Amino acid sequence: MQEEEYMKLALSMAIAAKGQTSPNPLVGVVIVKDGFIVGTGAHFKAGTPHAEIHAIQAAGEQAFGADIFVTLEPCSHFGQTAPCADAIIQAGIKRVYIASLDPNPLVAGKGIKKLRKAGIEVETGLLEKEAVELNQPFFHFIKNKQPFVTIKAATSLDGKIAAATGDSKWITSPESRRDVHQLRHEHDAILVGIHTIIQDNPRLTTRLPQGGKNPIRIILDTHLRIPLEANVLTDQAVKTIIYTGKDADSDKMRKISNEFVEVVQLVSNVISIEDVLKDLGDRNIMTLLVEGGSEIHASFIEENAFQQLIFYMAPKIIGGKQAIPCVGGSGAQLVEQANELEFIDVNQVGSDIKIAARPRRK
Ligand SMILES: Nc1c(/N=C/[C@H](O)[C@H](O)[C@H](O)COP(=O)(O)O)[nH]c(=O)[nH]c1=O
Repeated sequence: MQEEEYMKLALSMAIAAKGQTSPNPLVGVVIVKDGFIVGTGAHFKAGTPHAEIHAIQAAGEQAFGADIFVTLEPCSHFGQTAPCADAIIQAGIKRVYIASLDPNPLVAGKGIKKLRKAGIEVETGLLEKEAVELNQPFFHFIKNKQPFVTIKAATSLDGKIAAATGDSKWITSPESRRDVHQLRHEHDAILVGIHTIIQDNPRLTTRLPQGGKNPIRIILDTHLRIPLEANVLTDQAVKTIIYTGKDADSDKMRKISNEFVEVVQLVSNVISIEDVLKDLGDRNIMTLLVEGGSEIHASFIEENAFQQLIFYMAPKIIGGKQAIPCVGGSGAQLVEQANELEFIDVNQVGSDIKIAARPRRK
């Protein structure tokens, strides 16, 4: 195997833990001695050992004089675990390949300096683009202290998310809906508007055959119209946070609040997406899946408050002037004012196509 193959293996292990490590990054490690892989590791959960520690433990004596391939610069500060740079030095590693540097300005380059000072050879930039892409959410969160937002929509070919009657079950295929549950597992929180709660009474939980993590449920409900019997209030499957406006009924707030349900009353009567994202960032929520509906999509898009957009498009035409469009609101008055994106990925899921896009980079 060449150096790139070893780093690809490390990247594949990093991505396997997607959704588990928040608010830490995804990291994968491979240790190679005389052409043999003698240790591998990934970071699996915040507060547990880093990827380097797992790999060094697996390598044991073989780590001495070996090469290590790390997808992110080894940490050099005492966090919840001892610094990985020190562990690499103590293990007697000879050479370190690093794919991407730590984005935290306080830390960037410190690990590399420590390693070089100890006489260890350090090469950076191997598959850097892939490694940076993989940790986009983490880098965004470190920089902005707000969650990396992915808007998800399931639409017909003519861009509807429901018929004029409000009916929407189901537009996309079972395979797409399962893919959405994988997305939910990979996100710290999922957000819908009160209209979706009233219309669909969703559970918003992750229901994959193999299990998975339930994202925290975020409901935007300016006038606290949420029905008392709503699933997100009664199933106690995972925490639900409701953001409501300053005029919301305080008796109802008290009535629905409990260990599973928290109501956050904002100072304004129009819920500001910015305020919600700041509060979610303060709660260390690193990734947010916005699952609609149409007006919520419009709010996030109009405020450019999203980093990625995933549309599942079914080969169906719903039609109808009154049918619900994927993005509501008042929309662009001129095409030239449309929100410019760039496609990241397009692939088939079941009978649908899954389109990933992001705001066009300047
Ligand atoms: N109508 C469709 C969707 N509809 C998505 C709506 O948000 C719907 O209320 C929730 O997905 C329901 O959540 P839960 O299953 O109760 O956890 N989403 C999809 O991916 N395809 C569709 O066809």
